[in-house]
Amino acid sequence: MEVNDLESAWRAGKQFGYPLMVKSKRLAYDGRGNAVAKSEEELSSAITALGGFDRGLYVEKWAPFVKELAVIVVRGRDKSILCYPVVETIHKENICHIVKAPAAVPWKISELATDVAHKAVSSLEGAGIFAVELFWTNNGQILLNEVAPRPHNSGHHTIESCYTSQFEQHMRAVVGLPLGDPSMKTPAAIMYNLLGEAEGERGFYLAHQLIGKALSIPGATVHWYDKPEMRQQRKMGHITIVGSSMGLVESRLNSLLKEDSSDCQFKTVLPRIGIIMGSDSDLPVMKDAAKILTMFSVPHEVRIVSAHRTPDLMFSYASSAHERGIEIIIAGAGGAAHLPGMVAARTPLPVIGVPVRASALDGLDSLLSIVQMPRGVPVATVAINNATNAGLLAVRMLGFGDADLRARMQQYMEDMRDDVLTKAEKLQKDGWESYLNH
Ligand SMILES: Nc1cncn1[C@@H]1O[C@H](COP(=O)(O)O)[C@@H](O)[C@H]1O
Repeated sequence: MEVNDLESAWRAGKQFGYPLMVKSKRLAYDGRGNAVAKSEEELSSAITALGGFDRGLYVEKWAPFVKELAVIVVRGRDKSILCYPVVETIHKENICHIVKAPAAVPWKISELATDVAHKAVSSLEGAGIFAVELFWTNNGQILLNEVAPRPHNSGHHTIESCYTSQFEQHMRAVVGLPLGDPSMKTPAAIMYNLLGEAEGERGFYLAHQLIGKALSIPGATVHWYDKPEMRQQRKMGHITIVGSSMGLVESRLNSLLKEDSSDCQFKTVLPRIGIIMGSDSDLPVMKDAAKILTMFSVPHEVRIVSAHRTPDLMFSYASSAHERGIEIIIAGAGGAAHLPGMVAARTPLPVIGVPVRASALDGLDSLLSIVQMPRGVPVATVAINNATNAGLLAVRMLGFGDADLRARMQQYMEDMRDDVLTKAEKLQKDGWESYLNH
């Protein structure tokens, strides 16, 4: 609501309730030109701090957001519209600090955010890039916050993470070329704004220290804007880190920002496969999955998680595995082997179940407990005690997006064939009795 004097501002406060967001009509960007007022008293001081009513002010109801989201939208001269993946923007003191792509939000929220952004840009005129900023509120709504008709900070990650960057896309749109593919070519990206930490030389020194560290981070690209003057909180550049999962790029950013980070921390290798088992008594079987993954150089972790003895741990492991960058879970258990199924019920990741032969019933109990899953919750079950196959199946699954792993799997199969052929030749040459006796 537009406000012209204190009276109308107070009226707005009564109508919307506090806190309120007070915004200046002009020169409001990067934390400038807006202020939060938590009470009537704060409203007067916020108005004064923004330079009074002469600059043109309006107040907005505070949006109780869970996350701030943004969608880069492009519209061509022919009015065709494409949307980039929804990102999460994290602000510090009203300045964009970090952008995570894609945003970790439920699929329905991401669909809704894209729809709102699409509709917002459809209602406007012009060709080129539009950045649509949104709030995801605690009651599951998506509120439109702002539309910036230009390439935007929330889209800088697209330079490294999307098939067509927002800048190339803008040029394509305004000159009337076909629009490019806005989808991500890397599973995850994080963009960190290099804000001035101090005035003048000291600020340049601090920024360059961080840049120096960033250069040794795998997947990181530094952008320095070469602005002549360094000021506190001024956007001086940004660093984008791309990688195979949000967990990985976040951990790389964290090690970059740590004061005492040394080079080796940057090379953090996150496990891609989680091998879990109901008891340490399963380890002699489950170690075979780990052996295969080590042979294929696939980073993995090995944990004891019991569905019955440590149900809370099982729940938290299964709920968070995908956020930590785990891509596949191999779960082994014996007896009433509920671990693979219960984990599959809680994670969106593929789960491979290994029935472990426990002391009674020869493993048939484990096999049936794992394989007879209800419709809707799949577990890929391998043969009793065959953790080797669980490891190999996991490698094949990863090979879908990894040509190197696929080639190594092909080599493994050829080696296996040669091994059998060598044995067959020996059997044929020596005869079965001699073969058995040596
Ligand atoms: N089903 C189950 C739940 N928690 C452990 N188990 C399984 O029980 C078997 C026997 O475990 P323990 O040797 O610790 O008694 C192991 O195969 C283990 O996976």
